[in-house]
Amino acid sequence: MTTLTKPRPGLHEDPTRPLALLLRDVTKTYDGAHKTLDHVSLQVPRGSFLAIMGPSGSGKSTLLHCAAGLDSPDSGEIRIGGTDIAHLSETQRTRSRRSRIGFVFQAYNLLPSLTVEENITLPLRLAGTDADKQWLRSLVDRIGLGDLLHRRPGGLSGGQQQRAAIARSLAARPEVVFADEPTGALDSGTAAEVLDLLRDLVDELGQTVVMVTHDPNAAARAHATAVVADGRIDQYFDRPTADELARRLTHLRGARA
Ligand SMILES: Nc1ncnc2c1ncn2[C@@H]1O[C@H](COP(=O)(O)OP(=O)(O)OP(=O)(O)O)[C@@H](O)[C@H]1O
Repeated sequence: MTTLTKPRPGLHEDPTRPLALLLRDVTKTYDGAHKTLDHVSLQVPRGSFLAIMGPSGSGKSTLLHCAAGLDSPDSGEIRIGGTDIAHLSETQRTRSRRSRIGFVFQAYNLLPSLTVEENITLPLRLAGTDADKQWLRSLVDRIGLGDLLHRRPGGLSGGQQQRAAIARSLAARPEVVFADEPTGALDSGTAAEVLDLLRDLVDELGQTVVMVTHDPNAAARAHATAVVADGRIDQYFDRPTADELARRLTHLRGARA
């Protein structure tokens, strides 16, 4: 079991716990006045599962997009496995994203014309890297997709599609998987299965997962939760219960009303 260290002033790095993701003083402004991200610092050790929660409009998606190199911050440092991606050119960032980052979306984002197998290996083809067949085989077996490889996404349940999307996110053995509301379109039973799978991939494979969610029950499956409010880290919870998180969010929503 991994333990997350809380962000400390100065973000002192523990050399025995390599960081998969580090954000230091990240600021992002869209309209030139209001800071969507206001000096956000965060550290995510390799092999840990961090949830990000917060009221609507608090900056969660912007944080995820900057951390994943989909968007660039105005200032600050963002390191994925030691490489600062905040100051790369657009082309370099795209290349880095393809090899170092996996994505899981609420709407699965599988290509309907491709089979499950073709969807899973698409990131490798885009990155121009050879498939590690042994890794892919073990991944497909672990995620339980063996019987579905030649099917197309349209014929699969939501849970099956999300499992295929999770396999796709891991195909290139990324440093970090970013999941944006991965259970938002699923019923509660299927959502619990998908969250169990993500948690198992962290605990068994040492994968690092950062997940944005509105659901305190989903966040409680992570090792820790960063609550964002008004573009800042409001509070950091180590192994919170769903009730603790729900109470904090209710408080924040009340404070904004
Ligand atoms: N591309 C953009 N252009 C202009 N403003 C933006 C852009 N993206 C986000 N914002 C603004 O930044 C703020 C934070 O948005 P963001 O989507 O990050 O919040 P969120 O916490 O993910 O919200 P939600 O939970 O509703 O998805 C909002 O005020 C939003 O309008």
